[in-house]
Amino acid sequence: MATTSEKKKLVFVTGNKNKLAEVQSIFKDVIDIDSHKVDLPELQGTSQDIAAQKCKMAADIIQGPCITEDTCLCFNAMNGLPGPYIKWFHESVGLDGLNKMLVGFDDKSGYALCTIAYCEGPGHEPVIFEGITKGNIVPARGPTYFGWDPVFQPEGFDQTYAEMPKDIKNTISHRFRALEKLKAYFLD
Ligand SMILES: O=c1[nH]c(=O)c2ncn([C@@H]3O[C@H](COP(=O)(O)OP(=O)(O)OP(=O)(O)O)[C@@H](O)[C@H]3O)c2[nH]1
Ligand SMILES: [Mg+2]
Repeated sequence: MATTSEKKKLVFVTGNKNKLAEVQSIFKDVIDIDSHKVDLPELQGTSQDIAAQKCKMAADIIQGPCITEDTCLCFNAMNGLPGPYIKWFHESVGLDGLNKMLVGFDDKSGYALCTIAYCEGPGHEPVIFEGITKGNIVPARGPTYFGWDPVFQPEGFDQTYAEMPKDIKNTISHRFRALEKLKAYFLD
């Protein structure tokens, strides 16, 4: 394992302090994460298009290499929506509203998708790393400080993301799975 002095450094451009805390915690022994707080504009499109565009803009703003990430919550009954628009759906209808969106469907399954983009700097094409965790949309349980964590119950668990200890979420989450791929890209 790398010693502290050999640790690689990465700048994570995000406006979300909860994402930053999870990324720092998952990478704590391997990669030093510096943060740069910018609320980046997000285009419409596929999760990969959105992630790539976000990262290009971030690299232009900080004039250097960086990572960004975009998170989707996808309902299978709705062919993947709200997907990248989950932030606006959550802000508009709340956790209860997210459940009510599925009232007319028997299928409550879905998945959390994390798309991390790494850009070497201005003018470079970002590289994309995806992580998926499957689960079900359930009535809210647990603390409400991070997004839709209380309504997402990962497959194989009887707790929602919000109810489970952080160190469990951080070994099964969509974010953890995408970061594993990013780590392999940098360290292997
Ligand atoms: O319960 C959750 N568990 C998670 O693990 C998680 N990760 C992100 N989110 C929320 O989903 C939306 C994504 O939108 P998003 O990717 O554009 O993020 P953001 O705008 O907050 O930050 P950023 O784009 O500056 O990085 C935002 O509402 C985030 O709060 C999560 N909610
Ligand atoms: Mg955002």
